Amino acid sequence: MVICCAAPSCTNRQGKGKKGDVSFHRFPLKDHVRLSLWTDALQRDNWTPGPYSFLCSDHFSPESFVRRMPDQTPLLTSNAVPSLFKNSCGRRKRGTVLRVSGVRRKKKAPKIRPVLIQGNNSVELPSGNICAESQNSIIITDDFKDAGCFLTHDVSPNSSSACKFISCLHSYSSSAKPPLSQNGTKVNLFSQIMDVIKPSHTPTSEVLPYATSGVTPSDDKDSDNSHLCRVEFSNDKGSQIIHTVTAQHPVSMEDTHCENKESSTVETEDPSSQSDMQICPIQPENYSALYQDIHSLHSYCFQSKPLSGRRNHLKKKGRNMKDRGDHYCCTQSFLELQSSPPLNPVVSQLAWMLGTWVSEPAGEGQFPTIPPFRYMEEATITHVGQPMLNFMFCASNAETGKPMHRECGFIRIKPGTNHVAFISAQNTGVVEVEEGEVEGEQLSLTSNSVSRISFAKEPHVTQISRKFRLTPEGKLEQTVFMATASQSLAPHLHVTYRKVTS
Ligand code: HEM
Repeated sequence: MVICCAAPSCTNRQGKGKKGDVSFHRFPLKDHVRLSLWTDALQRDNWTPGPYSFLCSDHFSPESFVRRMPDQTPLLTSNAVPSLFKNSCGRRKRGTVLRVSGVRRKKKAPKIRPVLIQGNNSVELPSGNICAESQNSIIITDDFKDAGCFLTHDVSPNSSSACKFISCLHSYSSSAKPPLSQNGTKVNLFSQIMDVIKPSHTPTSEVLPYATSGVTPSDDKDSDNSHLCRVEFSNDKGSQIIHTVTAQHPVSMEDTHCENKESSTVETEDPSSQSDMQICPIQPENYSALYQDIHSLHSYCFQSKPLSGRRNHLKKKGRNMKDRGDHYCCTQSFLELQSSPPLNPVVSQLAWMLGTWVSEPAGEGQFPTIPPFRYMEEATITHVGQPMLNFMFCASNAETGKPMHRECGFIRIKPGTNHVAFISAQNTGVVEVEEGEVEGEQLSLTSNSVSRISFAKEPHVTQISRKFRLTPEGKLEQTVFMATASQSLAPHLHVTYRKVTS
């Protein structure tokens, strides 16, 4: 089965384009509230999603994804709702083909011819403008009464990949290199467009734009249209693709510059006042973290193989090995993906720990000998039906996203007791065993063995004590104390995680 994106405007499918550009996500069929939000956002008539319906990552804002390590598959947050869609005027029907001499050929995208108009005046644009990939130019007119529609994310009919969108988001990060400012042509073009779009507004660097999509003029007929502009792409067949942009609030050139066209089409009106808009606000809180977040999204572009694809691949791999009479090696991922075996009753007392958990808020670190720090962490605790849990904790710098401490291992329980062993290997070169007891939804552990590689960094940790607890709000909490060769037992970590898997 080829996995296709169910969005009407989207032609993304598995295997198309650069591997990993796009990831595909199943509809939340079991979560009726969220499912209806998804289908509402999709606006697909007479269509109901099924177990094999997918939406691609192009339709989700960066905030919809769980912050993960570059080598991990993209994961939507438990409340993610798609918000990025081309509007109807940019829609291409999926699978449109032409039959030429009995041979099925893909319809060639019409060549886009540049045009730019403002009211009665036209603004001359250089070729190869905002979106370097297409030869588009733009028509901007202040006549909003003509048919048209709003579009912000994807002005270019050719531009649909997650990568381009993610790159474009860098324009919102103060630490990103301003691509337009390095290219006179683009700046000039952008200035022209912005001059047209916001004739009565002074640029300010404090206001970040809201990116929106999917609003038609009729949705907005009561609003002040004085600064609404229309962006048109004419193709060589004479037909036009029309996008309308608005700029009712100040928009900073600095803030909106962009490699792609999205920057030129900026909706800055208070999003809450426009119910029909699908809005993805970008907060100016922490630019450098924002930059990292945006940048880390590119990791999703290398993880396109959807679960079912991997599952088939792994199944096939297992079958081949069996057929050849090889030792049948069941990798953890193979077993996890092949089926969901029931939790082994031996570890049922630890079931509350299972899931993928993401630190929220950021974890806090300290020790008498080091300055306090904040960190993000993803904790994945799984099982494959064996009498143990498998865990993987991946920490990263809360500001930069840079990977930091990692540990993985197993949590075992002495059958018939509440005696638990926690076996951990850490990227610092430490291997340790902690033991303790699970009582209700709390697990307290103390190390009985700590060892390390010969060249581990000093000071060496000599003792580790930690506690896991499920809070009344359903969050997982981890507290770690440690002692080193030079310091007695003292708090090192405290973190609370939100569960991101159901
Ligand atoms: C059980 C797991 C961990 C152990 C045993 C451990 C152990 C240690 C030790 C022995 C030190 C040196 C302290 C000193 O210089 O006196 C240290 C420092 C530090 N740890 Fe951890 N740590 C653990 C988990 C983490 C985690 C999850 C993070 C999160 C990012 C983290 C971040 C740091 C930082 C930032 C420092 C100070 C800078 C450095 O020495 O690298 N540690 N840790």
